[in-house]
Amino acid sequence: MDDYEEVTDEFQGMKIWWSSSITISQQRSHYSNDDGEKRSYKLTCHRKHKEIITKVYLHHVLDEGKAIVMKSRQRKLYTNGNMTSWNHIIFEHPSTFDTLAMHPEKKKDILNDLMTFIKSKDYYKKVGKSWKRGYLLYGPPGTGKSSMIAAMANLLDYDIYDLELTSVSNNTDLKKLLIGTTSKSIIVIEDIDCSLDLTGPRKKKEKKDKEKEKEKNPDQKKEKDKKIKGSEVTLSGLLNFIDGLWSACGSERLIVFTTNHLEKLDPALIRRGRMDKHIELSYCCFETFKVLAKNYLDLESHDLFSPISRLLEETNMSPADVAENLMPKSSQENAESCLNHLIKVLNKSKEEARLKAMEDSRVKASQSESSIVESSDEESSDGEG
Ligand SMILES: Nc1ncnc2c1ncn2[C@@H]1O[C@H](COP(=O)(O)OP(=O)(O)OP(=O)(O)O)[C@@H](O)[C@H]1O
Repeated sequence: MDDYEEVTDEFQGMKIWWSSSITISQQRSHYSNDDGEKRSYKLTCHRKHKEIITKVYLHHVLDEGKAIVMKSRQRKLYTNGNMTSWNHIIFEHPSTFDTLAMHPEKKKDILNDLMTFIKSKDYYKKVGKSWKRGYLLYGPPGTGKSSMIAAMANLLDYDIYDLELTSVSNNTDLKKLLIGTTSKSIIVIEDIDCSLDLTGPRKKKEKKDKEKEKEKNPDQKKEKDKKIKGSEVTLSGLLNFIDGLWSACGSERLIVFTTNHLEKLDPALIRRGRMDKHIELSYCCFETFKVLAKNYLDLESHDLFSPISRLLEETNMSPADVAENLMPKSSQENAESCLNHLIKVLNKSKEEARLKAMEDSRVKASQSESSIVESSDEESSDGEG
């Protein structure tokens, strides 16, 4: 409201009159920048509405005010720069649920889940749960996990805390960082399988498998170990944060883990209650393609959609790759040439997959042949003895 302005409001059928005024104090402080101006707002209503106005309407006005401030503020993307503090930049990512390519039913389900969450403050209080929700996003690279996190933040007007666990020395520093986060935010731990040494009971059981993996893939394993080595954050430290500390400080927050390898995660970490909703983002299907074609080429239908639909069923291509191939690369390209280009790339990828499958089965056959030879050699040498 401007100074000396009068405004009429309506609430549940009641009329309310607001007026603003300024008084200037004669006794100004020499020690502050206070210019002595005091703004006040006067509310007038019918006497019979006094109770509902003071008990309900004023809370409503304060909540609306906070929501307007949240909407108009600039949102922030925080990263854990040094051990225990956050650096931030302005968060400006264009991804929204409209631009996100995925099956419409799945998208609707996620949107409903998020909208239900933000309206459920009283419900969470009633059932004695802290107002937070965990999401696990999993799927191959380039399927839209990061894009979905940005779309969530844009939808809810939340800040993002991008927590790089490998830069956190230990559980105490993790706690400090988490206490420094604010409400109305999303805490993101990307590639959780590469960020944490999963010291759960499963580890022992899987030790053998891991040793085998090490033998098969020594370079990859060494690189992952080197990254994790600098950090002493443990699985139990992280679980404590999700269950204990996390529950006790702040509210209205989402925590999102992403992974390309769901099978590598300890079940304790992703059980419901911790990660409430598991969302799979997968290779591009026809429904996903239609959203990308609309976004990138402004096309809702085309004769070439039908061969593309067939090819997408026969190949595994990520939405990131499909999007890249749909994008015009010069001013001479039009929608049809982009679709033709995508068809060419899909055919190529299908052929490569066919050749790889043939090579794999050839290797497998020769391996099983040599193991048969080995065992028959052993049998014959046993016989000799
Ligand atoms: N489902 C999608 N909808 C819209 N755009 C997508 C989608 N998936 C990928 N893209 C495009 O591909 C780019 C890379 O996608 P994104 O980073 O979201 O994938 P990701 O699953 O997080 O990958 P990674 O596992 O490698 O981190 C995005 O900037 C976006 O342009």
